[in-house]
Amino acid sequence: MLQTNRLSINAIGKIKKNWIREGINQYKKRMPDLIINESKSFNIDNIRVNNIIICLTEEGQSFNSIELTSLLLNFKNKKINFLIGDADGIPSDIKDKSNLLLSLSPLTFPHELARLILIEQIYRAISISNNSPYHRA
Ligand SMILES: C[S@@+](CC[C@H](N)C(=O)[O-])C[C@H]1O[C@@H](n2cnc3c(N)ncnc32)[C@H](O)[C@@H]1O
Repeated sequence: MLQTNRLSINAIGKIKKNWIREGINQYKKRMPDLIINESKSFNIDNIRVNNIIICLTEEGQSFNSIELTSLLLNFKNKKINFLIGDADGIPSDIKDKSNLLLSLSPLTFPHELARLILIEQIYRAISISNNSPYHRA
């Protein structure tokens, strides 16, 4: 089973649009243990030890939601950190050190919208791993 306390979203920049913040809060309420870190830059060394780093970029690999759930489950008991960049994207040295580059679509989204889509997909992955009806609705 995929546990939310093993997952974190690490983002550069704050959410300024209220409608996006409301959407994110809806999913955060359903996953209170999910950690969301906002900072001005990434310090990968703080989160890398024994942890999985997944960098969100439109140039990454794409998966359907069931494939993404299996991939996350395959990381077993490790902590999984999703990284979302700002307008300049994620620095290439961090992408080089990551375990996976993940694309949500070949389209480019603003970072705030990427965060909302990611948190929904995390909730979907948790629901798929719990066999709860959310994914089938
Ligand atoms: C406006 S985008 C930056 C685009 C920039 N050209 C780049 O090279 O990443 C801001 C952030 O949102 C995330 N993002 C935007 N679209 C995405 C997508 N289709 N798949 C995955 N992440 C995406 C990425 O983390 C990106 O760093």
